[in-house]
Amino acid sequence: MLKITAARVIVTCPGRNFVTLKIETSDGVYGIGDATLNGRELAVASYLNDHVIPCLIGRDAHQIEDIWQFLYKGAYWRRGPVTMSAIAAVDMALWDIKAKVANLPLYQLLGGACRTGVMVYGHANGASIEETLDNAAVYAEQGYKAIRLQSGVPGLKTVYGVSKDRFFYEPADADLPSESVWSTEKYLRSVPPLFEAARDKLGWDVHLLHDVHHRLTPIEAGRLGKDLEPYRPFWMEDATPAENQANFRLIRQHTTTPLAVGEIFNSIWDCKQLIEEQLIDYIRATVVHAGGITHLRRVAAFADLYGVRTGCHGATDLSPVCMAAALHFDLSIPNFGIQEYMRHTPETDAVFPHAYSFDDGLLHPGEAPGLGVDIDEVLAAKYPYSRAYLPVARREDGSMHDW
Ligand SMILES: O=C(O)[C@@H](O)[C@@H](O)[C@H](O)[C@H](O)CO
Ligand SMILES: [Mg+2]
Repeated sequence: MLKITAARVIVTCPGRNFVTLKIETSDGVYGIGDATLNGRELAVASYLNDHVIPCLIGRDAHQIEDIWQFLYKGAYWRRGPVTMSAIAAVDMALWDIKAKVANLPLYQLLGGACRTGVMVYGHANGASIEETLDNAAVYAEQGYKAIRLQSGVPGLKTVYGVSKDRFFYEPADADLPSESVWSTEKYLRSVPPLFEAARDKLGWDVHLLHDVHHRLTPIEAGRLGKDLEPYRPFWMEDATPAENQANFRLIRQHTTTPLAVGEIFNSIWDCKQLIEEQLIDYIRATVVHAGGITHLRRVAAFADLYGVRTGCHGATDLSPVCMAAALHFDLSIPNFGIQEYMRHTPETDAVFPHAYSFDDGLLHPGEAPGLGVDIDEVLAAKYPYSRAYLPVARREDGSMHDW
């Protein structure tokens, strides 16, 4: 038995907030897990500190599945982003420990590598089509095989996903939610010309992606998908809110543009119908928000039965710990599709030294035992938590919009 002797939550803000769980064991091996829930970080820290850690002490760190089931079923209150992010952090830390004890990089315990590397997509954005495509060209030069395109919308002051910085992009932008104005009509007019210009400038050998950020109704999404078909996008992401999974039937009826959804999902139940009815092509659930490696493997195995591939969320609010876990997962599953990769700032990378590396459009988790990522606690302590919220969107008449 490898006894869990201690566990603690580390909150740090090297440019943005991250919550990390560290679990220690009787023979000195420790593991870490990401528990960051953007804009709601301290809720997960409290769930871990007040309700999960007391139940972990004394348990066998090797019993990953049993501990997962205990935390999921034992709480009585199931699912939800706070609970599932907390369980995910425990799960990641325990896999880290198991792989360190085995002296193997985690992907070896998950069945070994199915591919040489993990294809990632980067974010190109800009205020205008021209600026967006100039930035996209830089990604293409760096070897990226896939690029997400988001551009400013004529007539709208700001658009979510279009950053002020060229390469670093921060979703949580203020200590109280900032508000932006949204117009579906203006947006829908702006995307097809972006993709038309992109194919002219970048050619057809690079995958192009787009994130709608849940802002359309199903029929509007069907129309956008259809308008984009001539430019062969790799996917249209989060086309409409997905609480009602049947919404995607309507989109499917109208377009062959591949559909991706799921960055806010936290369990297999959020995507069961979407997958079973083959209403989507890519599932974007992540290690940190969907119950860890143990649960995400279950989602992926289920998706594989229906020809649905993975496309894990990988924005900057998912820490390098989650990114490392995602890469071991991506490398080892048969139905991997693509991995989102927004680079972290040098401050973040210094707090989380890691073995993963980028080469010619592919990321690789590296060969270090475990997840291959650590936390420098001394450095982390220099960056205290700083409250930050995601923005909200209102329509031109002032009413709240989905985002
Ligand atoms: O696809 C994406 O990366 C976005 O949707 C994210 O920026 C997302 O909004 C943030 O990660 C939310 O925390
Ligand atoms: Mg997204």
